[in-house]
Amino acid sequence: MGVATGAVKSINRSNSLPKLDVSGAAIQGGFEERDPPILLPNQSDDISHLAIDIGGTLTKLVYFSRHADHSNKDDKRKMSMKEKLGISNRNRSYPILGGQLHFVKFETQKLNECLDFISSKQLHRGGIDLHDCNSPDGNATIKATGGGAYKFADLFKERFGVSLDKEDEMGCLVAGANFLLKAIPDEAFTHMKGHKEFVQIDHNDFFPYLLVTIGSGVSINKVDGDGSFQRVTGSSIGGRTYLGLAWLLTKHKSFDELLELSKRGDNRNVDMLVGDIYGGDYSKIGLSSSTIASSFGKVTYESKEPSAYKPEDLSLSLLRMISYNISQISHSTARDYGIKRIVFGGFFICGHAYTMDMISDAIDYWSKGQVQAMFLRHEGFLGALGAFMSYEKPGLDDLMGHHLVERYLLCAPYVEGMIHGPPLGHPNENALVSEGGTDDNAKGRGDGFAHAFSAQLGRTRCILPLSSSSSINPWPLWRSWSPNKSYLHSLFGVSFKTSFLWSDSTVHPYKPLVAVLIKEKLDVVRFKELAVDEKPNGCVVCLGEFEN
Ligand SMILES: Nc1ncnc2c1ncn2[C@@H]1O[C@H](COP(=O)(O)OP(=O)(O)O)[C@@H](O)[C@H]1O
Ligand SMILES: CC(C)(COP(=O)(O)O)[C@@H](O)C(=O)NCCC(=O)O
Repeated sequence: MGVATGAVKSINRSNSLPKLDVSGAAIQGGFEERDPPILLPNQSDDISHLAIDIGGTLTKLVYFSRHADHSNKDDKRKMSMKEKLGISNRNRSYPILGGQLHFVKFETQKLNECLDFISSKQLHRGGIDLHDCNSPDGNATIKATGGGAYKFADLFKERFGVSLDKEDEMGCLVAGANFLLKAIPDEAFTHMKGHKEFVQIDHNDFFPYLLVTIGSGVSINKVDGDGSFQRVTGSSIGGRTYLGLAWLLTKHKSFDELLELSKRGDNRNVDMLVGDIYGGDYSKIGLSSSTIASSFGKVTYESKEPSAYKPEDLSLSLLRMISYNISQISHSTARDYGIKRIVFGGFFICGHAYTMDMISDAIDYWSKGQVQAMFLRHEGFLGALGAFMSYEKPGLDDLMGHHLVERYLLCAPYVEGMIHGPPLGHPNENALVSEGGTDDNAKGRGDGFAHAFSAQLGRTRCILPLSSSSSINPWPLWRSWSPNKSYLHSLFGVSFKTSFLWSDSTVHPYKPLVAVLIKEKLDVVRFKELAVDEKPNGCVVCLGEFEN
């Protein structure tokens, strides 16, 4: 294909995958709100994703919807910039920026309610505020995980004519947790003795961690990185154990009711304490008199009828027994692997302060303060979120850097995968590229990219500070950018051998394409050779290739 002339005013992206943009993502609503939506302020593509995690107890949905609030000053600025650029999104004359991730749960036993909800919002068709996003070949799919993705696949086919595209449950749990930890501020927190504190995640020092998911049962994964994890153990004593035994003991079935009951309970009426056995502390081995020596141990010790035990006390005793058991397994596993952080997920936690305090206390006690228990505000949606992220095959780091690339791609009108016309002259690229990023690194990468391109577009000298020792790795950012040869030609005015292109990753799997491009075309100045007053602020691109 040749480089066509003439401005093309809109982008028909029917052949390109809509992308998720998590830059600037933030939780909406107060700190105590349950299952709050996550705002994606910079989402410009129409994504129609619905993902579902059908677990042993609960079915969790994550879906995206547009929001129409453009009162925000920033949004207005971005919109007018895109309008100026003549960029459109699908059939719209300009992209509506922003949207929300929504989180909803249903009882798996009442799956029909979930199906009705999907139907009422047309989520299987892309949502009521979106176009019909079913694939033209009729093979519409919804990403799904959890055991029910297998068990109930036919139900979805019958009701909606869609197939469930099954994603591995453990992979989804880990992907969901990594997404929340890396991309969502005020998501992770500690909870000790009634005190909740949000944790600032250090992206360079977070792995490995242990992910303990307390759903119907318990799964324990050792997480070493994105997509790098191992399910190390599990336990059949989990959330559904609490529901089952609590029902047998108290005749209450509802989880919320059971938690309410436990708030009024006193487990000392049911549990046998160290003090009941020793008459006081057993200090030699560090056990205080109030430590539970044996859960439910008092029941047959006293000559009372079962009916004499109050549901409140039984519910609390059970909650403590299960929480401590899981904490202990988690601690032992963390110790075995030398891990210092345990992230607890699953709906058994359910934002319940007392449960979190028990778990934190137990981890602190067993680890002698060496291991930290952490919780997540979307703790029950890890699997569904992971399935949602799996629409984006390149992975989380790409998503976090993606918007930087995407906005550049927007500069070149793109029709059916072909490039029409030269790159736009100066579409305020610094403002576009540098404005976002969910971390400092992303901003730095964006700045670097902006400098490289402005240098190219303006035919001026390119300033690329180089540091092979920098921890910033541009690879994920560039990897998600896979232009074809024509596009490269239109941008750089030079021809490239196929071997330089992304698809041929065997040639040089870790060499950033942009490094090749820049080396081919531009003057590169070493950062250390610049005079102090010449050094750009915050512009950091680590292209180790140039050091050689
Ligand atoms: N509304 C609820 N109904 C039933 N169980 C709940 C509810 N809220 C929290 N739970 C607890 O959460 C557990 C299910 O957690 P979840 O992470 O959804 O697991 P699963 O994927 O196995 O369904 C239940 O077994 C129960 O202990
Ligand atoms: C089988 C499961 C992965 C299903 O996940 P869930 O629906 O409980 O979230 C989980 O219940 C589990 O890991 N159970 C413990 C099995 C074991 O390792 O003993």
